[in-house]
Amino acid sequence: MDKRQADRRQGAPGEREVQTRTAPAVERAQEMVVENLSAYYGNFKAITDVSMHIRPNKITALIGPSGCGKSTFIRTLNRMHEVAPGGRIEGRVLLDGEDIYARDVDPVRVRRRVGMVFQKPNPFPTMSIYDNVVAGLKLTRRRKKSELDEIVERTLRQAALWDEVKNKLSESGTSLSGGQQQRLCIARTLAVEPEVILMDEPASALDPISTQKIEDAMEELKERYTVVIVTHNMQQAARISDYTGFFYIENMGDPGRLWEFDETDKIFSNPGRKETEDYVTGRFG
Ligand SMILES: Nc1ncnc2c1ncn2[C@@H]1O[C@H](COP(=O)(O)OP(=O)(O)OP(=O)(O)O)[C@@H](O)[C@H]1O
Repeated sequence: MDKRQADRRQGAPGEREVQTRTAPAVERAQEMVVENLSAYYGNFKAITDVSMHIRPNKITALIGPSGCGKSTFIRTLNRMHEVAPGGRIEGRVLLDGEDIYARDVDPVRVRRRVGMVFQKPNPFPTMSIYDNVVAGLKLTRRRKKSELDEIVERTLRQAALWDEVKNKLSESGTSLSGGQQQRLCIARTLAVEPEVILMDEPASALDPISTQKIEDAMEELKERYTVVIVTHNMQQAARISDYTGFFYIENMGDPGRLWEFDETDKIFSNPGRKETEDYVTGRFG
């Protein structure tokens, strides 16, 4: 751990204590295992035969040229893919050993366990910052105000937004900057206590300072969650992720494949396949 990470982990004086006090008692991160997954839109096969082991408490980055199926793949991990017209899969996706596509599994429950943050921040426009964070919780059971207050503070801290909004929690979520809105959406995702967090290009619409804050938040998140991120930003993948999957289409018209999957250091310093090397060194894509 370098000094920057150590400082960040330790937090400001007093802050560490609050984080620990308000943290949920259980460790929630779970592994996901993907076996021979193919995904379709109607008759069109977008990805084929993807197998991947997504480790708990790690950040897994998905990279590759446009159209090779990264977004399609990440959406299969919480059954969002089937919401698209004609969206269906073959293969298996296991969350903590349980097939999320088994017939008796409720997709709504899967999406609570595997939360998703989208490319474009999408806070609920008529709601305050506070209500945005707890929006998903209200659907489950009634909670005391003190309990909600604690969840709001904890998740906003984990999303690296608390200090910027703690004095204006009743203001509209849309009054925030784009980068703050994205961190608000991360807090909203965390509030329902998922086990895995999926992020589809969460920083692509943001300026470098906001991007840095999202990356800082992600470092914190992997302490508690399993994180999967799609990114076009090679430096970002190299900086923040532990494992990297490179998706690629060999011939036009073919479905996308997981071309190479390995520890991020290996993918960026000594990849096993030429196409991976060409991509990470910026020779194409
Ligand atoms: N809703 C949809 N209906 C039909 N085809 C789709 C749909 N969404 C994506 N596709 C197709 O599936 C393939 C994979 O698209 P996908 O968005 O997963 O790729 P990607 O790697 O995430 O691309 P990008 O980096 O540009 O976001 C593409 O050929 C795309 O046109």
